[in-house]
Amino acid sequence: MATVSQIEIKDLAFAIEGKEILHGLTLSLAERRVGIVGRNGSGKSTFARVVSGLVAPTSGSVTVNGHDLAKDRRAAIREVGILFQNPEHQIIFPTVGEEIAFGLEQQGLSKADAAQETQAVLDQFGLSHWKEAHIATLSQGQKHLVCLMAISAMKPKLLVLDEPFAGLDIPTKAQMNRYLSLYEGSLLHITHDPADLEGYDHVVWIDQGTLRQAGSRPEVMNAYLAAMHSLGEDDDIAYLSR
Ligand SMILES: Nc1ncnc2c1ncn2[C@@H]1O[C@H](COP(=O)(O)OP(=O)(O)OP(=O)(O)O)[C@@H](O)[C@H]1O
Repeated sequence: MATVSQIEIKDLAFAIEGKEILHGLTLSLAERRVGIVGRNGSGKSTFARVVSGLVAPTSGSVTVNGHDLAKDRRAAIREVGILFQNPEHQIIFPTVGEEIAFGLEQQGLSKADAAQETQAVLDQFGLSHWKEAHIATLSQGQKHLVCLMAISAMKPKLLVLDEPFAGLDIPTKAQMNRYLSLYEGSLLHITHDPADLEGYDHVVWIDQGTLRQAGSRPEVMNAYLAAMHSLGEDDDIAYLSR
């Protein structure tokens, strides 16, 4: 059954070593498909990490389905899964089967049940022959796919995707897209490609660590793309960090 996650963010700020990366962010999200856009270095990945509870806000609050995930790790494992931009940040185990089974065992499944679920997700992707494959021998795009299988096997209510299609070839991207479009939980999807957000309900635009605009996809994407094209005409795109 389809579920919609409720994300409540109040006056969120996040700093590292005194450098403020996110600030003054207040946002309430209750849509099944939410896109996150913004320039390089605007704070999107940091936002994803804070929403997922991997890091705690410096001030303000973030809850997902009523849970403060940075404080409640049990709830975090149940509620949210995050697919990192770089699969190397995610993978722990040598083989594909072990990597997928690990998350399921973390959720409390017995070894036998985790093995069964692992097989089911490999079958669903038509990749049962990957079970014993050594992850180190896979390409970057294939590693990305392993991470998606491992995370989605855990069936989190909210799946946070940080540029999940980076480096994927066209058929693999299409396969991943088909799978994600059927995902029953909510998706929070960071991307630089507007085409990835076809069919999405809502878009959040993050600019220099703060909320620039949030609303329906056409409204926000039109404003965002107009601003990006106008910046693209400028030769001084250095920007970097503030
Ligand atoms: N661990 C860290 N230490 C210091 N600065 C950091 C750290 N992580 C992120 N930053 C800084 O925070 C800002 C936002 O980074 P973040 O990765 O969240 O941006 P992004 O919008 O995801 O960028 P991109 O689109 O390029 O992936 C950048 O200026 C970055 O240099």
